[in-house]
This record gives sequence, structure tokens and C-alpha cells, in this order.
Amino acid sequence: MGPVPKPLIAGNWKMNGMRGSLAQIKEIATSKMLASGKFDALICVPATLLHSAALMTADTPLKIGAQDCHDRENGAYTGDISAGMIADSLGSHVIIGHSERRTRYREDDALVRSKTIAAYKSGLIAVVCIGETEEERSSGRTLDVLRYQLAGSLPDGATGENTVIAYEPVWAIGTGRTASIADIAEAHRFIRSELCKRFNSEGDCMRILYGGSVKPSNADEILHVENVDGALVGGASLTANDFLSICSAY
Ligand SMILES: O=C[C@H](O)COP(=O)(O)O
Repeated sequence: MGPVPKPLIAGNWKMNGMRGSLAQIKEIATSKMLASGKFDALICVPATLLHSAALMTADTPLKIGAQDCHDRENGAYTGDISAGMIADSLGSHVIIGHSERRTRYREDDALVRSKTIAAYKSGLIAVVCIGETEEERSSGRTLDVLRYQLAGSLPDGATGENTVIAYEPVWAIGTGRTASIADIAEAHRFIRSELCKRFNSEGDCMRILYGGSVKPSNADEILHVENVDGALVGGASLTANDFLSICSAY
């Protein structure tokens, strides 16, 4: 067994946040809690806020990321942004394969893999999301789904430096329902073993985040489960108070 990775608390603002919301970013970035160095912190903002947020936090421990990228470097793809553009805007991370994109934009594992390669090429850290639907869980297919998603979504060359995995049961996203502690432990143990099978010692270095209705009231319990190396937080990342209260679990 390799070293335990430093935890990461990542926020995903989704399609929320206008320029006024940068006050929340500033409050998080300048909090003493982040200066403790016990964990890393990241907020993935809408593309419209990326550059301003990155400039605002340049001298702070808070990292700023994007929520998606195209798999090509440039071209006639109206409305899309490339990994290179995210890096150019001073973003450090990009979420790839979030279930909202897998479902609504029919992004499959092959495309997620291709976007992940694009992220690596631009020097970004890819936060690759996987997770089962409610139907897949109730039919006993959770671990099979996670195995296929990991195998299909991660390219060769994934390391603890360039890749973070986010396990998000789809049915727990934005619903207020979280997976049980036993289910989280089982899924994360399984993901860790699959990562180690394929990437050897790098598998131990990759952070595995839990996502799905993480909030101040449940963060402490979830974040102390073995193989849970942080959280991907949606709704509760929109206010500095809630985000920092989740961070206080460390
Ligand atoms: O990316 C974040 C996840 O989709 C979780 O969202 P949530 O915390 O609002 O359930």
C-alpha cells in the first residue's frame, strides 16, 4: 500500500454564479483553514468566471478549475472551450465526465477518455467522474459499472499528479440523499483496487473523491471513510460558509 494522498475538497458551481459570486471565492481563498495545508481546495467555476477567479486567487492556496473541456485543441466547435483555453485562463483543473454531461450530452467513456488526454496535454489535472444510476445500483450492477467506467474513461498515463477520480452515485446528486457509509466504503475500496491493478503504485496516489449531497452535516463522517480522499461538492460549495464548514472536517 502506497502513501495516503493529501485530501482535496473540490467545489463544482455548475451553471451557478455571476461576477458578484467572486466574493465567495475570495472568502474561501483567504480563509486561515486553507493556509493550514492539511488539504487542498479547488473551486470549478463557470467558464465566464474562470480567468477572474484564477487571477483573484493566484497568490492563495485555492485552485480554480473548469467544468468541462472539448477533446480537440481548437476548431469549429461553437460554444465549446478547449483544455488549452482553460490553461490559458490560468485554470489548473477540469472536471470531465460529470454525470450531468454523460446523461444530458450523451458523453460516453471514450469521449471522457479523449477529453482527459486533452487535459493532460495542456497540463491540467483531470477530475474524472464516475458513478452508477439508481437502476444500476438496485439491480446489483454498481461495481461492474464502476469497473467499466474506470477502464474506459482513464487513459494510460494517468497518475496521482494528473488525475483525480470523483465517485458520484448519480441518484445522490442534488437530491439530499447520500450513499450509506458502508456503500461509500465499498465503492471507494473497489475503485482503489481497480486503480492499483492498472496503474500499480500510482493507483494509491490518485485521490478518490466522494460526491453527492455532501454538506456540513455529513462531511465529517464521509470524509473519514477509508479511501475517501476528499469530496466533490455541488450545492454546498456555492457559499463560503458551507464550503469552509465541510473543509473543517480536516
Ligand atoms: O459535482 C458535484 C456533484 O454533482 C454533487 O452535487 P451536490 O453536492 O449538489 O449533490
